[in-house]
Amino acid sequence: MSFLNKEICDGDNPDLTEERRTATFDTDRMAQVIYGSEKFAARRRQITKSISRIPALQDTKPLAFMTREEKITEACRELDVLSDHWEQLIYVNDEEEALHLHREVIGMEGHPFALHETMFIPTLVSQASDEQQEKWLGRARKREIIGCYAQTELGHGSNLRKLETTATYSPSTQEFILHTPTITALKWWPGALGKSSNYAIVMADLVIKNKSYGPHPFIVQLRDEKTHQPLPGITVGDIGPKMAFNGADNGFLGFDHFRIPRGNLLMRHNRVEPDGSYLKPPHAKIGYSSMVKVRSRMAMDQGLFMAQALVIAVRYSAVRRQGFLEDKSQEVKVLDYQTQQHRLFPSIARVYAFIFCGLETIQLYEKLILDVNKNGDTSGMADLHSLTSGLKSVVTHFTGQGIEQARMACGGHGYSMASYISEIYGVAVAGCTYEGENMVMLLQCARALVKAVELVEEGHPEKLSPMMAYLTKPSVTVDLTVGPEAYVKIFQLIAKKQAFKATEQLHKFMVAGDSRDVAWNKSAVELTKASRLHTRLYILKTFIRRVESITDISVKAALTDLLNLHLNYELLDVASYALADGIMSSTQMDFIKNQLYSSLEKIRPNAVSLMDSFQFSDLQLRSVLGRRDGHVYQNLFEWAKSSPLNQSEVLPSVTQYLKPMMEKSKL
Ligand SMILES: CCCCC/C=C\C/C=C\C/C=C\C/C=C\C/C=C\C=C\C(=O)SCCNC(=O)CCNC(=O)[C@H](O)C(C)(C)COP(=O)(O)OP(=O)(O)OC[C@H]1O[C@@H](n2cnc3c(N)ncnc32)[C@H](O)[C@@H]1OP(=O)(O)O
Ligand SMILES: Cc1cc2nc3c(=O)[nH]c(=O)nc-3n(C[C@H](O)[C@H](O)[C@H](O)COP(=O)(O)OP(=O)(O)OC[C@H]3O[C@@H](n4cnc5c(N)ncnc54)[C@H](O)[C@@H]3O)c2cc1C
Repeated sequence: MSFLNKEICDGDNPDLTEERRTATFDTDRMAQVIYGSEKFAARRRQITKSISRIPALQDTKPLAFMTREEKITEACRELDVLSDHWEQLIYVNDEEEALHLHREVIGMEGHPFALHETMFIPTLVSQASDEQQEKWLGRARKREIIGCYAQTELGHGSNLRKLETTATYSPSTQEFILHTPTITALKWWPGALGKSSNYAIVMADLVIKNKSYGPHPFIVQLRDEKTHQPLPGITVGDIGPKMAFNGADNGFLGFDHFRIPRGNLLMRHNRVEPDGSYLKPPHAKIGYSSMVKVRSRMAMDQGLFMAQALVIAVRYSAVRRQGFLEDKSQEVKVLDYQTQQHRLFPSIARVYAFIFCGLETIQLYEKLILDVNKNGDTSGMADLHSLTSGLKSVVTHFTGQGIEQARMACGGHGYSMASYISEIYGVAVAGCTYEGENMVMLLQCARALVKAVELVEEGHPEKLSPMMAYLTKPSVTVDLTVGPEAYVKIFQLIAKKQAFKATEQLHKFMVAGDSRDVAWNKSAVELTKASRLHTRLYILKTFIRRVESITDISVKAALTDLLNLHLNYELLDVASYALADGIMSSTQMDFIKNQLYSSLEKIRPNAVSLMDSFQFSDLQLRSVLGRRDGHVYQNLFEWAKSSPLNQSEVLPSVTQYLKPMMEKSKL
């Protein structure tokens, strides 16, 4: 059966058209699985079509040739055009549609509303009282004001309990006095803080009558709403260029005894009364919920970053010809090499795995916020925190690796900014740091794991959450030919062994006299290994669950091939644990390898369509190599010609220096 869409393929590179003809499934149907519903997948296509009809939103100068100022200005111009068409393009207040619109039109290099949408509004939703929402949420949603999330400081990021910015309550004036006592207390890094935002959620240490209550969120006006000048008592600016994200004005911020009304402490869960008495929240870490929200989105967002790099690399690999196999009359598509497939296909599988996980964790967060806001039920917080802490660390790490492999798979052209892969890499790997440095977050996940192991050791397995239940599974011999469940069993044994070993090591140091903190640090590497295995097991199980639930037979078959590749690749990747503990034999290892190689062959005919199914427009991809039409060489030449260096034949550097130098040499 052919699923070739004639309309789209006419005029495309015939090599790509051939790939699309061999697909065994319908890419629209696959898109429904990727984006979670038929409705959203269709809306995405509709939005893309509407964008393509607005001339002011089409390509201008390539981003690679722009300065930072030009990138920021261009993003703002696009935002302005979008705001004129907002209601005709998307359903107002639909977060997913808004994200898609921004991703496609503005891209990934940052823009003034990125933190407004992803952290400022969500913090108001989860932390502001009804009365406070009445005052600010509507204005924020209408974009009358622009907000960001200012938490990290020059000297403090990971350790929130040591934030230095203070918010000292003054009962006589019923105000909080925000202050930056030292240079290390300057807020540093918040996206869109430097030049764009006029409001911020500021995390500061709440101090009442000389007692510190730890970090709390405050809404703070930073700039005059008419002039956009910083208010007196506020120092604010841009922190300078970064590895990527240079369309964003990450900023610094200092307060000089800056006063805000009592009502600016976000008070949905805690309160400071006029006399200064403090009502504590139902859960000590409820003020951290915006970070949990972003972490819960990261499996999806990172999956989409890696997907963009792989669309580019896979399409290019189907067009690029180098060397020969049997037929010596025509060079072979590089995608036919087993090494190229081994470089790219496991990452395709991870993209799907991460996205399926992301769909689940986004829903888990939504449910948690409903439970907390409607019923004051915070019982799901600990589990979601440990899950998303592990997940953000694992997905960002593998996404970075996958994107870098995609770049190398494009040979020299991958290194050119025409591929756009270097930019995707720079943006994606920021995720290893933001929302919690990966090691720090793996150690948060490990806290939950150690607690669970201790429960088992203390004879209380019934108290384990479902995610930890595998820690009670007995060792068994597993026949891998049975299917995915057998792989899960082996993975469970590996993850369980490592969790127990790491906990045992921790306890051993404590028994020898170390404090828990010191023993923890001496066991930290082993603990992070346990967290990674635990998280990868979760990802694997989500992938299996999702594939099992699919009803479209051809889509399910294609994803089953991908799932098999994932199972074999993951198990092979952690085989050293299994071999060391005698969980797997070398014969089983050979079986896994053979399964892996045969999965590569099965996936080969569907590779391009598996990536086409993400339905990224050329506008969103911003890649000369990855365009849907596959006319790589013509487009590369056009792109190079548009380089500012090629706008004149003789550059000033030549007339000013090289020519005189050469002339001098002739004398
Ligand atoms: C933005 C997403 C992407 C969208 C992209 C879409 C399109 C792309 C287009 C454009 C994008 C453009 C721009 C976006 C770009 C950039 C990134 C955006 C935003 C980035 C924002 C930030 O980075 S904000 C700052 C984030 N900072 C951190 O994450 C700091 C990390 N540190 C911490 O979270 C904490 O300090 C800690 C968790 C490590 C420790 O906290 P502490 O209070 O010290 O607690 P303890 O360690 O003592 O633990 C005590 C117990 O509390 C439990 N716990 C901790 N946290 C939580 C929690 N949140 N919920 C529940 N429970 C928690 C902990 O487990 C302990 O429990 P036990 O005692 O039982 O063990
Ligand atoms: C692109 C980007 C956007 C950002 N946007 C925002 C934003 O909008 N708002 C905002 O508030 N912040 C933002 N940040 C800041 C970001 O959240 C912090 O950089 C991040 O939380 C890490 O903190 P840090 O920089 O203090 O790292 P550090 O904690 O100093 O980490 C340095 C090293 O120390 C290690 N380390 C630290 N603590 C421990 C520990 N307990 N155990 C073991 N090892 C440890 C880390 O693993 C790491 O290797 C952004 C950062 C980036 C890069």
